Formats: sequence, structure tokens, C-alpha cells
Amino acid sequence: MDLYKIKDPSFLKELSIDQLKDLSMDVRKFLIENLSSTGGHLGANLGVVELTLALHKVYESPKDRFLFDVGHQSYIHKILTGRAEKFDTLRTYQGLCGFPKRNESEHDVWETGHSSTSLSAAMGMAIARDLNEETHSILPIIGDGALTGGMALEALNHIGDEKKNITVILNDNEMSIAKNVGALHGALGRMRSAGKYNRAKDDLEWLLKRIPAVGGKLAQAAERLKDSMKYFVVPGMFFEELGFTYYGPVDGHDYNDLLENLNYAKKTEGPVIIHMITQKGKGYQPAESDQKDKWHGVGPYKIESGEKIKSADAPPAWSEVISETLREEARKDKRIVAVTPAMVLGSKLEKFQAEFPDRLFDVGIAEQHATTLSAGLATQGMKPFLAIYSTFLQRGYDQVIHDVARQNLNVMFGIDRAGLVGADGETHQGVFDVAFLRSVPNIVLMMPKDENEGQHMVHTAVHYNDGPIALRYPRGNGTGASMEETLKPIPIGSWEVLEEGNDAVILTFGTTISLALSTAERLRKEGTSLRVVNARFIKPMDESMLHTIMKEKLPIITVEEAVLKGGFGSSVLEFKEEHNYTSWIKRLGVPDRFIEHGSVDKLWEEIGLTEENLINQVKAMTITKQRRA
Ligand SMILES: Cc1ncc(C[n+]2csc(CCOP(=O)(O)OP(=O)(O)O)c2C)c(N)n1
Ligand SMILES: CC(=O)[C@@H](O)[C@H](O)COP(=O)(O)O
Ligand SMILES: [Mg+2]
Repeated sequence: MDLYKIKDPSFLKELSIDQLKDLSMDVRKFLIENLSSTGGHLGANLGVVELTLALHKVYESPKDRFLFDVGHQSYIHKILTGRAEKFDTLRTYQGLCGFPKRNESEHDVWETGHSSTSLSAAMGMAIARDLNEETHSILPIIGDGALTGGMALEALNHIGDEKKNITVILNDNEMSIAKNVGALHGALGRMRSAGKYNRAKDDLEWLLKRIPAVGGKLAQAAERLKDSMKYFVVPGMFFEELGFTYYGPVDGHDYNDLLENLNYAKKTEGPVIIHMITQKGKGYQPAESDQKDKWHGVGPYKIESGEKIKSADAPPAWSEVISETLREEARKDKRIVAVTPAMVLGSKLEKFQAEFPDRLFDVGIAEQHATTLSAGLATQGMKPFLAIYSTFLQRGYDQVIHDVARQNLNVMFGIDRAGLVGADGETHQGVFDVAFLRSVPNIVLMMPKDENEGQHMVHTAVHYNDGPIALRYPRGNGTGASMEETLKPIPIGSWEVLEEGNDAVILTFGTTISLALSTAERLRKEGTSLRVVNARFIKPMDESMLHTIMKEKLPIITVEEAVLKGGFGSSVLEFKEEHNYTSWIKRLGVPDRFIEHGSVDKLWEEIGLTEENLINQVKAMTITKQRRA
């Protein structure tokens, strides 16, 4: 079938099971071909082909609401709702978003990117539906990984109690990004192996209710029988105890099983959970056989061999440098433990895990728990290193304030993916942490200019015993800096002058340092000398250097790959105001709006992090200064 001709999913109603099977093959081929050049979340999508087609066949989007949790598995939904032709632009600048997007289609009713939000949103929609006396179905589609997120459990608690008509599609592939973890994962495993018990239970109940002569009594007996079987065969029966009708396990690749259960659920009153078993990466051998992450998220690759296309000789990834330094430190100090909320692979902690299996804690998608767990560890004299993406630390903000900083505990934060991340777009940009951390008392916040300084910062954090300390580093590869053999602590709050100059000063840190240096070089050729300062401690700042600069009355430009509102530049403005200086300060950084997906270079251009813009700002300030003088 020509997928480019699909305008909406209504055609599915007429398709036979054989036609659905053919269409599934076309969809898989389309995904494998398109993503081989764009990259994207291939594994998860290959696993939900049948599930998504079946949902669109039985239900009626957008009247019925599909909420894709995390949303990385919504590609088939996008194809079925008329967006196949945009797939060559997937996750590129101004192209198709990799997650559901309300302004892309009326079929995208809930935007995601971060996990475990779909059940709460579904509950909100269900309450509104009932108050408005509407009758549509609401179907959150949530993975076994996302189900471990605290929010999902909070929502189950509410939905089960209120008995709302919500049909939860639980897509259980036994994988988070890496193998799923936790007791809930274990419970799902037991439900999976309980086989078709539930079907037998429902069939029995259905049969008994239809015997007219003995009707009620027999049905009551059946109910008792069902309850005792429930405890006997499926210990806990977690979902039913919470007030859900549980259907499953359903073979998520078998249309007979899928359609039968979806149609059954459609007629069931109250909250329903359909436990679907799927295989991540299904239908593409390299993904199926990958034991690590089933091709969760990939860059471009060769279709035939599955070989990933990578630029040769790239410097090591930032995450690798940081976690490898931590591993080195962990050999010397037994108190060091690493904590990750489901990101062992992304944060490159596999080697740490292999060497110190008892000192690495993958807690699942549980950023709040991970943060407070680290606080708990620190109270007992341990040195926890919480490796966490900047964007996901947003989930643990109260825990940072209430549990870590307030008690001034020695928790180390490795804030990964700090700055613009590119293809994942606005849900994942790591641009808020500077603003939301610098206002919290007791925290030290730093960012290295290169991976050599990065390793020294890990060392600094390990040897810092005066409270929480956070080290932020970007997505992708390092700068290729040569690495010093001996690790040394960097004095807390110290900045360094990278380039001397007397016409204007640039205060910057991390990724934007190279921009400042190249701009300074260009301006020097034109006779303007810029002082470039590596403001590697965002908090505390180097106040002695700031006093010197402000006394010199040089124009100051702050540059940061983080939000301007409340960011590093704001702290420089505050310093000026607190000390009654008159310095002229300009701030460059991320403006007050959400930044969509695209290559980081393109996004820097969009927000004015370019040499041209910086040169213009410097010229405007220095020329005006000369005129004023
Ligand atoms: C709050 C939050 N933490 C971490 C992530 C990173 N993340 C994206 S997908 C994923 C695994 C999700 O597993 P599951 O829900 O089972 O979906 P699957 O990929 O297996 O289909 C994780 C940890 C995220 N998106 N949001
Ligand atoms: C959907 C999601 O949240 C993750 O899969 C994320 O896309 C991973 O990002 P990295 O590729 O930066 O690890
Ligand atoms: Mg999963």
C-alpha cells in the first residue's frame, strides 16, 4: 500500500486481518527505510505496529483520544494520520517532530517527551468528558518502563478509585531503554507467565451469567471462585486490586488477539487495563537481536547490515569521560556510588556497572526517588553521584531543594545533556537547570570548558565535602582536548582568563567558550581586543574577578547556552546591582520561548549564538563606549 496516500485512519475499518498484516509489513519497511537516513526511535515503533493499527481500526481518532506516553513510539500513528510524506524531515529543523505535537495534527491530543504523564492527562480528560456529558473513549498507551514512573502510579491510584472509563494500553516489551528493572517489572513478568488465566476467568463468568434459572446465585459463586483463583493463580493481581479490569496478556503482534480484546474492552464499564506483550525492534533483525537496547534510539545506519553510520575518530562522548573518571575515583573511594533513573546507557555507566555491580543503582524512571535516594545515601556518609539528564532533573526539583540542599548533603549531580540537545527538541532541551539551580542555597554549580577540565571537575566534586555539587555537561562528543594524567581539584568559585583584552569582556562557560574564542580571534584582526573569561563556576561566581572587571568599566557580554531569564547573565546583573557598579552588560542565551527540534548548529543560529551576532553586540557596545568617552 502507498502510505503517502493515507489522509486519515478511517480506511482501516474495511481492512481484513490479512490486509492488516500486509499493511504492517509496508509500515515496517517504511520505518526502516526512512529512519536509516534520519535516525529516530526505531525499536519502540517497530514493536507497536500491530498495536497502533488495531487501535485505529477499533476506535475513532480524534474523537477517541490516544495519548502516547513518552511519545517516542507515535510514528505509526503519525503515518496513519496523514504525515507519511513528512518523514524525510523527521526531527530536523522545522520538520516533523519525533513526539506527538498538537499543532501538527488534531490526532495528537496530548504532547509528550517526558515519560509517565499519559495516565494523569487521561484522567483529566475523562473528568472533563463526563462533566460535559460526552461519550468518547480515552486511551493512554504506556510502556512497561514508563509505568515505573511515580506519576503513572499516582494516576492509577486516582483512576482506580474514581472508576472512570479509561482504557489503559500497557505495552509490555520488558524494556525501558535498557532492560526494564524493578519490582513492578517483576510483577508484570508474573502476569505474563500466568498465561491465559484471565481469559478463562472471564469466559467462565460470561457463561455463568447466561444461565437464566440459577442466574444470581451461580454468578455469586462464580465471583467467589474467580476471586480465589485470582489469589491462587496470580499473586497480588495488582491492577484488579486497584479497581481496573485486567485483560491479558494479549499478543501485541496478533491481530485476532488484539482486535478481540480491544472490542471487549470497548464494551467494559470502568477503568480497563489491557496488558499487551510486544517485542521491541520487531521485524528488523539487527534491532531484534540487539540485547542492549533493541535500537531504542538510533542515528543513520545501513539497512542491509544494520551498521551504524558514525563520523570516524570523534572524541569520546562527554558522558563517557565523566563516568569513566567517576569509575577511576570509585576505585580509590568505596563511598562513591552511582545512581541513574533508567539511563545507564545514555549516561554511559555500563562499565561502572560491570566493575561495581553493587554500587550502581538503576532505579527505573524515577527521578524524584533517585534524588531523595541520593540524599539518604549521603546522610550515611556515602558519596552518591546522581547521573541525570538536565531535562529529567526538572522532575526532581523539589527533592533537590527539600531533601538535598536544605540538609546540605554531599550529593554529586552529573547533569548530562546540558544545553540544547537537538533532535529531541523542546521537551528535552537542557536549558533550565542553570536558572532553577542557581537560586537554591548551598549548591555549587559548574560546567567545564573541555573534557580535561571535566575530569578535574569530577575529582573536585568527589573531594568536596561541604554540600551538594553539580557538574553539567552537554550531549555528544567532547572537544578532543588532551587529557592530563593527574587529576587535581579546581578551587571552588574560581574563573580563568582564557584570552586577555581591554575593549570588552565576554563571560561564558561550557559549550559557548569556543564561540567566544573564535569571535575574539576575528575581532582581534580588526583591532578590537576581547577578554574571554571561562566562568566555569556558575555558582559561586568568582567575585574577586568580577569586582576587577566591573571596576575597569569594560562592557560585559555574558553568553550561555541556557535560558536568559534567571540565568548566569542575570546573576552578573544582580552582582552589579548589589555592588552599585555601572557596567554595561548585554546577555546572550536562550530566549523566553521553547526551542523546537533541529541540529544544535541550526538552533544556535536561531537564537543568535553566532560569531556574527556576538561581533555586532561587541561593536555596538565598544563604539557607543568610545562615543560616551
Ligand atoms: C521523565 C523521563 N525520564 C526518562 C526518560 C528517558 N526515556 C525515554 S523512553 C524511556 C524508556 C521507556 O520505556 P517504555 O515506556 O517501556 O517504552 P519502550 O521504549 O519500551 O516502548 C526512557 C527511560 C523520559 N523520556 N522521561
Ligand atoms: C525518548 C527519550 O527520552 C530518550 O530516548 C531520549 O531520546 C534519549 O536521548 P539521548 O539520545 O540524548 O540519550
Ligand atoms: Mg518497554
